[in-house]
Amino acid sequence: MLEQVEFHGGELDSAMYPPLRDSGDKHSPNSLFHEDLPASPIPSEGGDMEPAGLCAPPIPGLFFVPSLLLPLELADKITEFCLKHYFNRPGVNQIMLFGAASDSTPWSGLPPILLELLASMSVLLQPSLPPEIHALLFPRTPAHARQAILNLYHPGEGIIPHVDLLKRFGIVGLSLGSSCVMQFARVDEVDSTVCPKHIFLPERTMIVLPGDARYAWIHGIEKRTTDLVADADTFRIVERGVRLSITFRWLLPSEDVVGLEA
Ligand SMILES: O=C(O)CCC(=O)C(=O)O
Ligand SMILES: [Fe+2]
Repeated sequence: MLEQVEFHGGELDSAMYPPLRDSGDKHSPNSLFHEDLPASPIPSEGGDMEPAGLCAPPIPGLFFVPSLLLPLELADKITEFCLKHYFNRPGVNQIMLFGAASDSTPWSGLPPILLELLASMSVLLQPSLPPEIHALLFPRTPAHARQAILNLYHPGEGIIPHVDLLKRFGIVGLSLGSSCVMQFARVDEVDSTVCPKHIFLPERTMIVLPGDARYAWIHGIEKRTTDLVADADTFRIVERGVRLSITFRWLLPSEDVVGLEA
């Protein structure tokens, strides 16, 4: 079973993504976002750039190891496959794939290349993750349906700050093709002057969001063509290229039917 939902974002320019990626129809049945999304404190394009650190900021439950990279050959193969099969028409910037665990063909629904990716991520992340988090993300016997969300960003594009839908859990994301800076802010501080946290995600790195980082913080990516990165005592401006992100998450029971919002 392969179920695929595409979102068409209109013209390929910086004002794209009306359905989800920018103006964000938060009440769409297929919205990525938690319905009660708080207002964003994160400045849009043109605002001052805060430098992002190379290490994960202190956010409870966020796991990010900048030196842990998906092998280049696999990264290139996945990027090429996704661009060819899913992003082959103008205006498509987001794809959702669903895989259901079944007795006969475990993980059926996701293309083999994404299963290979999951297997590789499991091995790579194992030494860095607490065993219970690793077991949650990569169980031997999956009990839930898995969703993969593929987002394609051209330089100057981003995703509005959001909390992922609450009926998803076990979130792990991968950056391919380009780095970007992801911003986090506490849900209960979004209306204050508290600065959001910035984290630089180089290409081929993975980010894991269990616990507070996923439920009590919003995350987003500013619409920028460059990012400012703090590297020891110096700052670097890093140009963004075309970035493909792949985010896996589990669906709670009853959530594995597209178009139904419980
Ligand atoms: O592009 C990314 O890394 C983030 C994507 C995201 O936040 C999402 O799919 O919910
Ligand atoms: Fe998200």
